[in-house]
Amino acid sequence: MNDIITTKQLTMHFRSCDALRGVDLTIKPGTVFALLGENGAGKTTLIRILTGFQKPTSGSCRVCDIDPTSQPLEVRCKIGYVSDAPALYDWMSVAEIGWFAASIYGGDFHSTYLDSIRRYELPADRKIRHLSKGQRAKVSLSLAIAHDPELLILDEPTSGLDPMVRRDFLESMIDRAASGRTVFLSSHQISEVERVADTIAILHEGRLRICCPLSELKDSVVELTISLDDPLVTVPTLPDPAEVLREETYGRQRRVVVRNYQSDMHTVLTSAPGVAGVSARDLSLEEIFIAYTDGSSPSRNQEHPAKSMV
Ligand SMILES: Nc1ncnc2c1ncn2[C@@H]1O[C@H](COP(=O)(O)OP(=O)(O)OP(=O)(O)O)[C@@H](O)[C@H]1O
Repeated sequence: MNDIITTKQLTMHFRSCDALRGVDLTIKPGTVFALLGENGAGKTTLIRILTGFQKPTSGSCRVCDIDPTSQPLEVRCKIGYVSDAPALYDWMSVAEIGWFAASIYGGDFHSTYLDSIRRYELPADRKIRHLSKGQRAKVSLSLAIAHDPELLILDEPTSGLDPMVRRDFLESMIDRAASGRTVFLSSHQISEVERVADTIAILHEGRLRICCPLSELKDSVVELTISLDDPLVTVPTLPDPAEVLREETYGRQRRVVVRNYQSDMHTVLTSAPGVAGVSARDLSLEEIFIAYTDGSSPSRNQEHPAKSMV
């Protein structure tokens, strides 16, 4: 089956900043994909390009086999999309906005929408402008999923939802993926994402730092605690394919977050002069995210004398 989203060297240059810098991304159908990134990382910009609301400065992309740059309306008919600030017609009621959208999509849209607003216990005759933030979020979600899109793109989908609704909603995303549809989530709620996503991408300052299955990411990153006889001891450089993501020194302890750490490297480290011991621990997704996005990330495969890391 074709990838549901592909981007090639996607770049977005605004006057004051580079929001995206050569993003290459592929997303397989039938997955819950989560895009993580700090404030200003470029997540919304990427979503706006994928949904045809923004033209990239350079590079290309395809969404559901359509180029959103040249066919924005076709893409938007095919996908479901909830932005981080959904724009709804305030003067319509919850029921009216459903009829309105159903007139565009047809099919089972209206009955599915009604089921959804009933499930969310939304007041059908209340005007959108009189709804709470969470109720508006539920209307947006109901509209986005009512035509059963093969791709659902959600920018901060659970903001404004109470914990019970968040949990049910996220679990329903797993069901969607199990039925072959794709869910693209952009979120700051890393612990929530960790429960539902099968693929994770981390965007940092407009660059895609990593994109891989969550289980692979968690299995491949560890934090080493290296105990040194002296803080000035030089720790051997880890060879390829190791990638040092972050390191900190606390007196005679060096903490190094590393991807693709292997057993032969462990032997080299533990037998290095001045190294008293090395222990490794697994990290949560949140800790991995911090390692990838923290400004102190060292460049790959450098010699790391302690004095340079304090
Ligand atoms: N229309 C615009 N004109 C100029 N700069 C913009 C524009 N849109 C976004 N930017 C800048 O591009 C960068 C990326 O913004 P974007 O909204 O994509 O980040 P984000 O990852 O979604 O952040 P957040 O998590 O805070 O929503 C930011 O520095 C932002 O100021």
